[in-house]
Amino acid sequence: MIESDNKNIKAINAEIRNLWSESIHCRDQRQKFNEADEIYDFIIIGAGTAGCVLARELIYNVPNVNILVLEAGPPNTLINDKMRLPCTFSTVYRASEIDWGYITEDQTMSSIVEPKKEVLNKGITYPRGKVIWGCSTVNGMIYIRGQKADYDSWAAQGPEYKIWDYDHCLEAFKAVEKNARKNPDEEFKKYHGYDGLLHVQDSPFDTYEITKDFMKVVEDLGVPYNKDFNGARQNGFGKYQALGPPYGLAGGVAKIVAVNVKSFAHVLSIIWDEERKDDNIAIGVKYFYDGGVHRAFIAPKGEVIICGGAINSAQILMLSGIGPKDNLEANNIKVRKELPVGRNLQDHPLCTVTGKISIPNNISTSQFHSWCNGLKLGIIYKGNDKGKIPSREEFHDEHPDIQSYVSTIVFDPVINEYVNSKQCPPNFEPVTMISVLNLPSSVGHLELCSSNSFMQPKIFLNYYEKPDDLYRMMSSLKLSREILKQPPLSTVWGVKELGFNDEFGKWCSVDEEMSDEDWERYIRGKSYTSFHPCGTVKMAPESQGGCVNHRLQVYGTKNLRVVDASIFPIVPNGNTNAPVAMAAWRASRIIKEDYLKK
Ligand SMILES: Cc1cc2nc3c(=O)[nH]c(=O)nc-3n(C[C@H](O)[C@H](O)[C@H](O)COP(=O)(O)OP(=O)(O)OC[C@H]3O[C@@H](n4cnc5c(N)ncnc54)[C@H](O)[C@@H]3O)c2cc1C
Repeated sequence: MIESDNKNIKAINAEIRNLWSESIHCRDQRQKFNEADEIYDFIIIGAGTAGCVLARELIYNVPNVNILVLEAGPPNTLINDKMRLPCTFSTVYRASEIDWGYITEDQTMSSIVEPKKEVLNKGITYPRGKVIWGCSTVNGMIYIRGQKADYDSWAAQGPEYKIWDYDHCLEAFKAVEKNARKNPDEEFKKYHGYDGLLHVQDSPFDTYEITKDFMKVVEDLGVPYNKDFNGARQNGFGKYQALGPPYGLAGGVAKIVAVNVKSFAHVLSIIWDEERKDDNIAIGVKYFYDGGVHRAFIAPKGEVIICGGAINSAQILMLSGIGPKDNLEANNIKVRKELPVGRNLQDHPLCTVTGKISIPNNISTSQFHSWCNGLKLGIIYKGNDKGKIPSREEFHDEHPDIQSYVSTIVFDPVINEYVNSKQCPPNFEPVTMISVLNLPSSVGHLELCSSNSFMQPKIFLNYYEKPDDLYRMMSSLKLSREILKQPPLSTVWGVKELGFNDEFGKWCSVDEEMSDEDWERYIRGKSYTSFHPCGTVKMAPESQGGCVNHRLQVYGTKNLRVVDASIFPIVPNGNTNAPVAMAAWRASRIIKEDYLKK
């Protein structure tokens, strides 16, 4: 019995050895990999929100095409363990292997309150996802997509821009959304989709006691209730819906075989047709992969589509000779087409008031952590441009510009250091009121500082360059302080603010009072990004500072488009993930139309 078993094992071993040697033999006979053979109908640079939605929509809607998606970062499986934990987003985006690690420039400017004085906006870390799904892998999951007026203003740039008006964008928002709200009413159904890539949901948990108390306070202050921030009106307080990344790229295996997704593939520049160099015809891309430089080319009807996000798409264009002449020449880059690439950097600045719960309760803020990063309650209203606490009229104004939310994530660097230190007791319960300037007037810009594509561009945010930005932020922070002082937050929970006049910070120049000058120092010293850069490759007529036209084609080039947050002419009055997915969906329809016409 044992002998026959041994014989069988020997026979199997011999067979496996034969198969193995046969495979080696075959391998020798295989054709050598030839770079020029790497030809695709579409080459997509960047597998972020836009790149994933676009690849998915093109492969499903354009017959018989193949697509290459090049992503500089790793597969998202690398951080799956962290991503799936509650409230980890603030640690995930700090993980260096999946973040570009950008830092913005220090900027000195004239004080708004005391114009004779100089003030400093200190450089900040500027997280950007470097991973499959890009920033949507690391984002805070808040689902607010902006107002009708935002998209109508995109469309107002000329008759051909009508394809970006609210009605067209709403069609796309609905197409990319898979909303899980139970028993939606007819009004809700008008604004939401149920079969798209972005999973959107309400909290699966009951409203926490402390959230109810926050809601009571803001209602008493005169803020109206809003049951759908993405519905007909945006202002008011209410509970956020949360969103997931675009799951679609990984699904639909049968189709996906025609999409080649390469991670760890860093695109260096566009390859141009040098025989017809005056026409700026994109024919492929050069990228760094597996220790060497590779090239991939497009088929005759093909296109290169840059989806690198608001910082990197602008950088890739500039490295390829498309951008501001002075900046390119200063970096020894041949100018192919002069365009204001990188100029229109818009973002939502954020600043916070932090508090502490001093009467522990069996239902306390630690429970916020269990869903959606604790960001369950939103308060949206119009900021006061004189810096006063907003009035009832401003709460009811249907053109709000401030988004404020309640969280347990501590953005204040001094308090955050304490929270993460050994001195911090385990029952320390922080609560943060986060104010976001949703319609800022100040605009920043990017500049190349090298022709090396691995060096980050210089990022100038210009936060609070314009007075109304500073005063509106001031008005929101004053309101946050007021909210924390109100019962039952102050009585039942013993909420106390931190960091104004204590061991975490002394900002009040006179007693407990904050003068406008104190507020300006506080705001400039503590502001951070709410992670929504956009606009650096603006979609607009070329005469009005545009870099791409209404069909997202780069002016003065052929076969080259940009599809991501960088094309937004104006930052939406909401968060940016869904607008990016929406823009990618709309772009896929435009690209399909053009492709089928060729
Ligand atoms: C920490 C954080 C929290 C956020 N929270 C929210 C939120 O709560 N709600 C919300 O709506 N939005 C949120 N956002 C914003 C939202 O996620 C982004 O606006 C959106 O994902 C941007 O999509 P994109 O396609 O334009 O760019 P990205 O998602 O940044 O995708 C660009 C991709 O291109 C890749 N790439 C770049 N350069 C190259 C190159 N040279 N070669 C190859 N690949 C390259 C990048 O690695 C990246 O994967 C958050 C963002 C961050 C960072």
